[in-house]
Amino acid sequence: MSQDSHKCHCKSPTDRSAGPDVRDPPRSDGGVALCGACRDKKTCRLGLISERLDETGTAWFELRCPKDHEGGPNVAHGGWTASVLDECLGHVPLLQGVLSVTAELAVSFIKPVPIERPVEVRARIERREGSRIYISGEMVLLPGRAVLARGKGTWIARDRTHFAHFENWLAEQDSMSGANQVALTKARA
Ligand SMILES: CCCCCCCCCCCC(=O)SCCNC(=O)CCNC(=O)[C@H](O)C(C)(C)COP(=O)(O)OP(=O)(O)OC[C@H]1O[C@@H](n2cnc3c(N)ncnc32)[C@H](O)[C@@H]1OP(=O)(O)O
Repeated sequence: MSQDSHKCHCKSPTDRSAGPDVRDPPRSDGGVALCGACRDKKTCRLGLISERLDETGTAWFELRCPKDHEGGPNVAHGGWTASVLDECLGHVPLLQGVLSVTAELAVSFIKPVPIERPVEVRARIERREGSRIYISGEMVLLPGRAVLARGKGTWIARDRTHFAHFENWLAEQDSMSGANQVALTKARA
């Protein structure tokens, strides 16, 4: 089967490495494209509820920080905020049918994010250069829209062989460490 004809709603790690189908990703009931670990649960563990792309190219996300991402009392762990911005900003190309991976991400934490309160992320592509996609976005508290955090970064457009190439690279690393281990054992003998 060619990679293009392969519909990837797969369960095994080997099948997953064939690459996600950006035209038909697994989605939550609210329509959020789900990453590897959320697929089987059919819900976004970060708390994304819905996503949409408007006619101007801006992507809008509704979410709440789940209780199990609490850091300080009643507020989100900073890692949650960074993860959400990574996820939402990376969904902007995805909503336009482009698979990309994060190369760089900068996060400004403006205010603590209260847990289990409605927040919104809005994000857009600022510009593209070659395979580089520059994306920015911000997270606001609803309903007043006070800014809680901002993110900006660089994503690299990839084709769906990205993950298969990585599996090959990892196997090379493993075989090199195996060879090093054998050499070390011989040297000690
Ligand atoms: C269905 C879906 C469901 C929905 C769910 C979808 C799930 C999949 C998506 C998950 C998204 C993530 O979690 S991402 C996870 C976190 N990120 C990663 O794992 C990425 C790890 N890093 C990498 O794989 C690599 O370093 C890359 C791909 C970023 C770059 O690889 P590379 O080997 O350097 O590629 P190369 O061809 O040399 O360079 C390509 C272009 O990238 C630029 N470039 C390379 N590194 C950087 C950098 N740090 N900052 C800026 N730009 C960079 C180069 O200048 C070049 O620009 P130019 O010459 O083209 O202009």
